[in-house]
Amino acid sequence: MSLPQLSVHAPAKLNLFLHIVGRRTDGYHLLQSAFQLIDWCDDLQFTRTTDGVITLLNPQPSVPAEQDLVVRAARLLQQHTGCAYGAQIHLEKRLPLGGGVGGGSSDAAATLSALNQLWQTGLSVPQLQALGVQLGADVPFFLFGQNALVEGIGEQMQALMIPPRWYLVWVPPVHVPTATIFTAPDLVRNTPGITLSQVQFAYMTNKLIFGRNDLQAIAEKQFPEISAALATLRHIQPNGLVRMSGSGATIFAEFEHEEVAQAALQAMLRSGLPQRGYAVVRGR
Ligand SMILES: C[C@@](CO)(OP(=O)(O)O)[C@H](O)COP(=O)(O)OP(=O)(O)OC[C@H]1O[C@@H](n2ccc(N)nc2=O)[C@H](O)[C@@H]1O
Ligand SMILES: Nc1ncnc2c1ncn2[C@@H]1O[C@H](COP(=O)(O)OP(=O)(O)O)[C@@H](O)[C@H]1O
Repeated sequence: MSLPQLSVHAPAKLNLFLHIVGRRTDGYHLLQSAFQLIDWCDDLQFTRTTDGVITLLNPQPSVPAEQDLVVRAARLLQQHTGCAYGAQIHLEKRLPLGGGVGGGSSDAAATLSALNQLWQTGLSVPQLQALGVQLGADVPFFLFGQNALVEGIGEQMQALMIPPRWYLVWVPPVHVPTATIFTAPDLVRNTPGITLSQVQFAYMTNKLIFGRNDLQAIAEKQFPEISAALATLRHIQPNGLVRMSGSGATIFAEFEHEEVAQAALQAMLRSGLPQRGYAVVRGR
């Protein structure tokens, strides 16, 4: 008899805007951000085993298996529930590592959700989210699984309707250390709070350009490669939203039509700017 298996997609996200509205006493920053899921995914396949061992069949060259968020998520669920099953996991990695599109957090969320089914551990989504936030601030959002206005440090979310768009996603060839951006002395930390209905109204009236990314000015100053890519993308797409996602380095532009987004990608490629990944994808 074949072993029970489950295959899942782990989508990326873009932060359409990201405001820092305060700071907690432990130094973590309070955010308000529109999280848009996009059709750019890692793929994971899980096979249930009876030996209790968690195996990542194809570790990534730059992440030792023991440190991979997929393995850490599986161990966390196993320890929390006392489950005796194990799993063999295959990860088809497409999303740029540490790129601000949440790939690692999405992999962790997909693992918690898939193994909760395969192992029949019966945790609710809020219970999985409480486990997931120990692995990364964006894990609760990926378990929520819908576009959302996310608040706090990532643990509070409300569904947000975002009109369908195509996105050109471009990853400049730099790795931005999230902590360095958040600790910059000149980071803006007092953007006024907004309400869900203000954001919802802007998006329903097609103003995707709403807000800004407060981390972007710091990232542009520290990494001229991000600044150069944004300038080129703004030149190619002068109308509509062009912005950095999360703490970078990924930047994106929004389009109503796929053909226009594809033409913009060709123009970016012709510009000769270096990159470590790109995609033209639909918002979910
Ligand atoms: C800001 C976001 C938006 O999606 O950026 P991206 O990671 O996607 O780029 C995320 O919430 C990031 O979450 P995550 O990537 O899990 O951050 P962590 O590793 O927990 O944080 C790295 C460091 O950044 C700082 N940090 C992070 C998140 C936050 N809300 N306030 C902070 O001050 C802290 O100094 C922390 O030690
Ligand atoms: N499965 C995984 N995918 C991506 N990154 C992982 C994974 N497991 C561990 N990591 C580590 O987590 C870091 C942040 O991951 P990622 O979610 O891709 O970044 P970001 O939050 O900036 O989008 C990576 O730089 C890597 O060292």
